[in-house]
Amino acid sequence: MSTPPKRMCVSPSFDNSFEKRGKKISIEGNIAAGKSTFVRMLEKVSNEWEVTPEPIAKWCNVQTTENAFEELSTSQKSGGNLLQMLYDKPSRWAYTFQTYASLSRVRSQLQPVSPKLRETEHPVQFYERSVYSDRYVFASSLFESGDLNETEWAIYQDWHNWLLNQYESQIELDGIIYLRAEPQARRTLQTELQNCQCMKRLHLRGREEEQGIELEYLEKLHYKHECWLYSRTTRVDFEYLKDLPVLVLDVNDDFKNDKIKQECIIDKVCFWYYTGGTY
Ligand SMILES: Nc1ncnc2c1ncn2[C@@H]1O[C@H](COP(=O)(O)OP(=O)(O)OP(=O)(O)O)[C@@H](O)[C@H]1O
Ligand SMILES: Nc1nc(=O)c2ncn([C@H]3C[C@H](O)[C@@H](CO)O3)c2[nH]1
Repeated sequence: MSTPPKRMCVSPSFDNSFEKRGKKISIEGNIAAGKSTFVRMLEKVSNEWEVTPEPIAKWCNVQTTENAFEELSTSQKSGGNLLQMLYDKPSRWAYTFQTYASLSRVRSQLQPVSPKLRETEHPVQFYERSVYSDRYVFASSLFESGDLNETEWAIYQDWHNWLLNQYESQIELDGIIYLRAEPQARRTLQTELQNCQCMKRLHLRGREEEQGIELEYLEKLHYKHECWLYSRTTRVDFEYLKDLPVLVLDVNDDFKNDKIKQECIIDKVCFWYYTGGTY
């Protein structure tokens, strides 16, 4: 396993509170790009690194009970499966889904870090996606496809601005890792299919709610990610996001069962992180 270099980008501080020492990094990428697979690798690198998964179980089983933080198993029950409702009828459910997705992401980002992480010297909390992909990738794409109308988009943005401004200091990120993958398997000059990309991985994983997703949707989401995190041409409403360090990792190659490729990716993350996100 890669050994992180000794040089630290964490600035020395007399205030040793977690809030001063802790870093927050979001992992972004298209559907089935490999975020969950990647974060499982990250967790093994250091006991100072922990991952908060995407709250998808909550979207698949919306509860009205009192304990909002209780971890739920993924349920296929109709009625409470908002992800299924979104994919079945986006024009009806896009607004509801986007507000609930943002709310659940803010909630999970406000959860206190684990006692184990709190004790470490240079703790890093990684998040699977963020309130920003919610808006600049998904909601924006649903607006452009007409599934959010002008009024819904305006209300969503107003609400999103307000919500994030309330919790800005607690949820602000220190960096983003963008897992960049082609939506569809490309062909090489020899017309052989290259390794798995999003569409193929999506079917490989076989999440029931996603089986109707079309390539066009993945292409739109890919374009949104590219504008936001690669060319950085998306107009963002939060000043600090404009200069936020972004590490772009090409994850088209199959690294799932390849230890050398995994180490190479982790080395890039360590180098980027320990040199202060300037890579
Ligand atoms: N680099 C890779 N090479 C080959 N297969 C991969 C790779 N990364 C992920 N996979 C496979 O692709 C499928 C989707 O991966 P994963 O669940 O990690 O995607 P995800 O980005 O977390 O998806 P989502 O956006 O839905 O949360 C899984 O079956 C996983 O095993
Ligand atoms: N519309 C929409 N908005 C979001 O903010 C969002 N975040 C994730 N997802 C979808 C993608 C995967 O199917 C599944 C798991 O990532 O959930 C989203 N869909």
